[in-house]
Amino acid sequence: MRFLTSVKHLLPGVRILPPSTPLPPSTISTYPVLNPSTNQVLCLIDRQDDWGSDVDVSRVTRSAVDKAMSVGESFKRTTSLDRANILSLWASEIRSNSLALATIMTLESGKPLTESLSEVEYGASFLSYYSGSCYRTSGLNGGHIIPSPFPDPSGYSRGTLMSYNEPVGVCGMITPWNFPLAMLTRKVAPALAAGCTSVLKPSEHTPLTAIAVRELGRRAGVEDGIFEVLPFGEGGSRGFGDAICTNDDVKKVSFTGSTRVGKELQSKAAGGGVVKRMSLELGGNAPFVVFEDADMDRAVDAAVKSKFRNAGQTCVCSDRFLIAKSRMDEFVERFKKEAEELKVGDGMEEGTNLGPLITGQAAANVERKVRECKSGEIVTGGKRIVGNFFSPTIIVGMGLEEEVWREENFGPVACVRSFSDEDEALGVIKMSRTGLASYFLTKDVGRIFRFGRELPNGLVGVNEGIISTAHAPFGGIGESGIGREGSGEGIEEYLEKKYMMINH
Ligand SMILES: NC(=O)c1ccc[n+]([C@@H]2O[C@H](COP(=O)([O-])OP(=O)(O)OC[C@H]3O[C@@H](n4cnc5c(N)ncnc54)[C@H](O)[C@@H]3O)[C@@H](O)[C@H]2O)c1
Ligand SMILES: O=CCCC(=O)O
Repeated sequence: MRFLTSVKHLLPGVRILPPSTPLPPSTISTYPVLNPSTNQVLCLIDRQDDWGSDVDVSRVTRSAVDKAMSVGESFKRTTSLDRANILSLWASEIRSNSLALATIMTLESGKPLTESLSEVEYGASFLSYYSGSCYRTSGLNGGHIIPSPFPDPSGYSRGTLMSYNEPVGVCGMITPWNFPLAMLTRKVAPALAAGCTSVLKPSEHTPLTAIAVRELGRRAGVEDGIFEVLPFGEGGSRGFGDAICTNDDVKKVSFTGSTRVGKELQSKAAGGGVVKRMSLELGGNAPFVVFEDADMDRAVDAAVKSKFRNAGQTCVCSDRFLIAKSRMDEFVERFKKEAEELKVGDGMEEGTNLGPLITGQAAANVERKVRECKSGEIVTGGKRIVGNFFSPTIIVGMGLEEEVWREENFGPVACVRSFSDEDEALGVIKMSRTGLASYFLTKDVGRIFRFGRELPNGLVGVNEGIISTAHAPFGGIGESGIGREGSGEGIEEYLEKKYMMINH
């Protein structure tokens, strides 16, 4: 197991080279990142073997937590201005290296370069947003004076009641490969704004993006111990989870990934050291409902965006399409036409809409679910094209018992059924235990409020297929997790409230 463990010379306007390049094992080699159109070297990466299977995960993690702990003592005393400056400089570093970072992401994960570029901006937006939070009362040292209910013979209420915020302490974080930059900044930006130090393990599939972001953070003043990235391989994931969940110095665990692993961490943390705060951003299986009065241009556009973004490998991707009976044929015909126009291919090539799925196993899993779906009709796609590339697929009229309908498919597969009325649609949606994103299209204002409020989801898009932003709370209900990221809610996850009663 080998890793590319450091990104050097990340130059402004620069970018990275295909991971398929053969490199001699057991060496530290320099790995150039090239601009594909000019062949200009954009940055250099060192490839080392020391994050391999023989790494003592528990020792390395312990030592990173120790460092975060000791640095945390002084870091929590920094001013709001200091932390705001770091975050805002870090955002600028990321924005000025957008092409380099986007290229790393595309080469690591396969997503089209245009999507990687959007993710760079999305990721930077969390740093910018939380640099502003440093100054708000919700930030570290912010708080409230509470009107006192205690009577006093003087006629004034007795005492001053105050609540103020303190950082929770050292945080252990784990992020996935599908948004290797934005999922990282969505955690570390509020943590840093709150005065917490953090130790993060990125996905084994996308360590370079995390390392590059860390490197840019250094330039912005994120000193050693404030935020560390430990790029363990697959064999190190469980060990890292154990190490953070059972270490008394880690006061908060923040995880983004599958529901299975999220629950595993929750139970480990419960049985391990001190009681820990937990944020779990887990899987979805988003419903997408088109009512009879929907604007069909909008519906098709939103369906394509919310289904095929990142080749369907997004926790908020629509999976379960419910279409009003009277609009079913029209929707399927137009959605199919759009899906067939999407170009599947190399993410570095211009015009590519969908890259490969992350691994052969992921592609085989999607292929199996489609093959095992015995009811319904595949109206387009349904095949693994080559390697990990899967064709945009639409299946119509499958039974509710099919796995491809019931479970998040994390691939470019849209499952479409019709429905008769709101109650039926809601009943079908509520059959799932997940509750992350949901979408519906209608022009009826009453229905927007009625149906929107009834949906068992943390995120609701009305007449829109892409709704994520640093400014709004992101998170799920039920099997989709606990806690919120982004917005003013996001920083609360990293703050303890202290109440002080001062008797005059
Ligand atoms: N709600 C959200 O914000 C959000 C965002 C992105 C992805 N996701 C979900 O993540 C899933 C896909 O991502 P994935 O395949 O990388 O998920 P995953 O759970 O397999 O992996 C996520 C992270 O956990 C690590 N990991 C794996 N096994 C572990 C273990 N036993 N202990 C500790 N860490 C472990 C991985 O190395 C990776 O860093 C989907 O279900 C998707 O919906 C959710
Ligand atoms: O995959 C989940 C995150 C996607 C998003 O933030 O929009």
